[in-house]
Amino acid sequence: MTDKKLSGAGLRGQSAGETALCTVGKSGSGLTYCGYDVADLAEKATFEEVAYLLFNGELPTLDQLETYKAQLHTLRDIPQSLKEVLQHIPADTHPMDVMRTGCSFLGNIEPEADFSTQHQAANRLLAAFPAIMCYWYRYSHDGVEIDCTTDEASLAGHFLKLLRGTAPSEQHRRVMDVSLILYAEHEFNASTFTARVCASTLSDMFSCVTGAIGTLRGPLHGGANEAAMDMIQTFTSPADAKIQMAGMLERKEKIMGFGHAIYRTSDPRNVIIKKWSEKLAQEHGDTALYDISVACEEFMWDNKKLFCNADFFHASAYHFMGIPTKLFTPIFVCSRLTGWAAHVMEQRSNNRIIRPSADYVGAEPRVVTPISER
Ligand SMILES: CC(=O)SCCNC(=O)CCNC(=O)[C@H](O)C(C)(C)COP(=O)(O)OP(=O)(O)OC[C@H]1O[C@@H](n2cnc3c(N)ncnc32)[C@H](O)[C@@H]1OP(=O)(O)O
Ligand SMILES: O=C([O-])CC(=O)C(=O)O
Repeated sequence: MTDKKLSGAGLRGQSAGETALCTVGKSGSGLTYCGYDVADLAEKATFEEVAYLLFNGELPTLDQLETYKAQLHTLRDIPQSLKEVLQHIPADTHPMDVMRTGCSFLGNIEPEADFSTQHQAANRLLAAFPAIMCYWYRYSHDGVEIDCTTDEASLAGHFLKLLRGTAPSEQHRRVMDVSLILYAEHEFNASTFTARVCASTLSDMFSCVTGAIGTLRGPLHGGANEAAMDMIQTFTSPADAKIQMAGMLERKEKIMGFGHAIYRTSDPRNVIIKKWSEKLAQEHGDTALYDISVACEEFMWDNKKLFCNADFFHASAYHFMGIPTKLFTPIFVCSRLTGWAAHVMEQRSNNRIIRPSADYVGAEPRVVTPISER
């Protein structure tokens, strides 16, 4: 891996503010939410507990969790006017653009009245995002107008049932829940920083989240899980994967799902989703794609000392669950909404407009030549 200066481009290595929500790579490779290790949360908690933690600073008691889940349950359906907007979005639209529009339109019809209702706005988006994604997907791809309510207890199960129309298996519910936990929060990543910059102007929650969705869309950020899937599907075997990847590195192409701006040796989310991907491959009865993914991981470490980030094994895990590739990054949105909204609330609690300076490298002062003389 090329040595890069940590300062300079991309604000790398510079602190851009304080947060009590998350640490990334603090002990070399760790990830914590409000002091809890993400591996601990992924093993012992549910996504709703993590959402509650990020929005309130503490894990809920059983009573608090039941009340919170019941509240989210009432917020899952989407208004008819939003359904009509979604019906107008063509099937070949990128689903991240659908999420962006869905979020923005919800902000038109249910605006955040003032900051005292910020929890309500965040919970509304959290509960409604699966319906926005699945209503559009099923309508535009299958011509079906789905019922946006389900009897699924968790948002993970709710999403899978909306997508498929049938109840998911316990294993699929659990993997989706773990995935939502892993993607929930990640300090000052690009999309969260976008949300905070927007919040710092005292803008509304829906604008902050809409901007964050646009930032997550790019392949260097959340879009990498889809790009990784597209790549591994072109490999015919582990040996072929290594040959193709050598060619990509030779051509100086970026390999999606590898590397990280902060972690240096590993992404702690990878080992967790990789384990689930392996289990799903066995359940699926076809481990070829998993074996190819492992070969990619070995090749990149051996040749570039680059490791899988959270996105790489999410690709095969989601694929084994039958999730269409184009919905991978929108699922990330359903999860990261919790981190974005928590950061918006944190920014508002101690706000100063975010406005850094730039080092000017342009032309020296000069006078305007009249257009007739240029
Ligand atoms: C959930 C998430 O958002 S995780 C990130 C998802 N994104 C991806 O997987 C996209 C692929 N990865 C990348 O593009 C990068 O690793 C990023 C964007 C994640 C981080 O970028 P940076 O902080 O600039 O990476 P870093 O400073 O470690 O890069 C060092 C060198 O390794 C190279 N490198 C880093 N990642 C990769 C990669 N995936 N494939 C090939 N080369 C890479 C860089 O090109 C750089 O070399 P250069 O000086 O010749 O440009
Ligand atoms: O932190 C980053 O730069 C990207 C990332 O892994 C995330 O947002 O989950």
